[in-house]
Amino acid sequence: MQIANTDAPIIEVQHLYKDFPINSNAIKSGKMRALSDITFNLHRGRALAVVGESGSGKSTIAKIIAKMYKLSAGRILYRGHDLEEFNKGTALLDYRQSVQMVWQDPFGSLNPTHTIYHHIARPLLLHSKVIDKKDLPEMVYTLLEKVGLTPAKATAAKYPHQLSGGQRQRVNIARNLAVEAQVVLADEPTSMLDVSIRIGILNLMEQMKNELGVSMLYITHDIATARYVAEDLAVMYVGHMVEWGEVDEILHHPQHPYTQLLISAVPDPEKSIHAELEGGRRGEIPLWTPESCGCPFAGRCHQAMPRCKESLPAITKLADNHFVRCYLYE
Ligand SMILES: Nc1ncnc2c1ncn2[C@@H]1O[C@H](COP(=O)(O)OP(=O)(O)OP(=O)(O)O)[C@@H](O)[C@H]1O
Repeated sequence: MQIANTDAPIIEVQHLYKDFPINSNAIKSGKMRALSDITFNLHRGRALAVVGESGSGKSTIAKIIAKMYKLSAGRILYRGHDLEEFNKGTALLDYRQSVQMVWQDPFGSLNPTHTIYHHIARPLLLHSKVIDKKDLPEMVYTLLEKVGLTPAKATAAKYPHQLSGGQRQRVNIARNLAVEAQVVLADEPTSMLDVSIRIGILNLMEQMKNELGVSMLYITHDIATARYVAEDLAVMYVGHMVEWGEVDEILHHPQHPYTQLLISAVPDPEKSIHAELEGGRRGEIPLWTPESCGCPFAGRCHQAMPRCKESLPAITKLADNHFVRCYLYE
């Protein structure tokens, strides 16, 4: 993805593919293709929102960047170096420190047997952020204050179950701050939180990005929240980027029929889209395989033409920072 930014990208994702094995006699290769030709850059102090329905491949992108999954084809660069260079020893430790994830379930990533103090102190020690150990308590309390967990000393003494969901997500963000993360991969960070506290977490992420220059991948199925956090937006459908570019441009002038459907379904994109599916007005979400061809949205698209089912449309540049893959614009 081309982003109007002069800084060199921190992360470059180039023509990324990911296949998963499946047990099916009906499918020649026995593989499903979770990601097809994904390309984008992440820049310092800038966020890219990746939006799409469940199963569109959003989390798989984050997990590959976080080195939890191996890619099937393509390349990812971190500060100009191939991810393969960060496979062991201090290189891997440094990469894991710099590239952090924030998960959907804020409880899942906290250890119920340890205090909040432990959760913040541990990464500080592990990544040698503490020169003199007597400074450790103050460093922990400062981080807790930074993420709005006050009074810090009392919060530090608590266990994860004694905090609310929003507070637990703040602890996770404090851990990212502790290790001075350069890249944060936030996978639906607010979807398990009450609506009333979501905005606080989004604001905190915005602050990390603006004040510390963190580069962010913000994964969500809710296109409406993209503009709270992100400058750039990629709309995914069945493992493909169908439209991408500057967030406001896409939200105001959505061009791909799938993006238009997502925006029309706000405030509850998943529910409304599935209601349309159940109403039988649109085809099923396809299982994509390496043998599949055409536009993945063709079966659900009101404007589909015969060629949409035959080959994938090329990328069309609509504006400086607005791209689409759709025959309507070729
Ligand atoms: N470890 C795995 N093994 C096999 N298939 C997988 C694995 N992880 C993901 N998939 C498949 O890859 C596709 C993309 O999944 P992914 O979790 O990336 O989608 P998503 O857009 O993040 O969905 P959600 O919003 O539900 O998290 C899905 O069809 C999923 O079933």
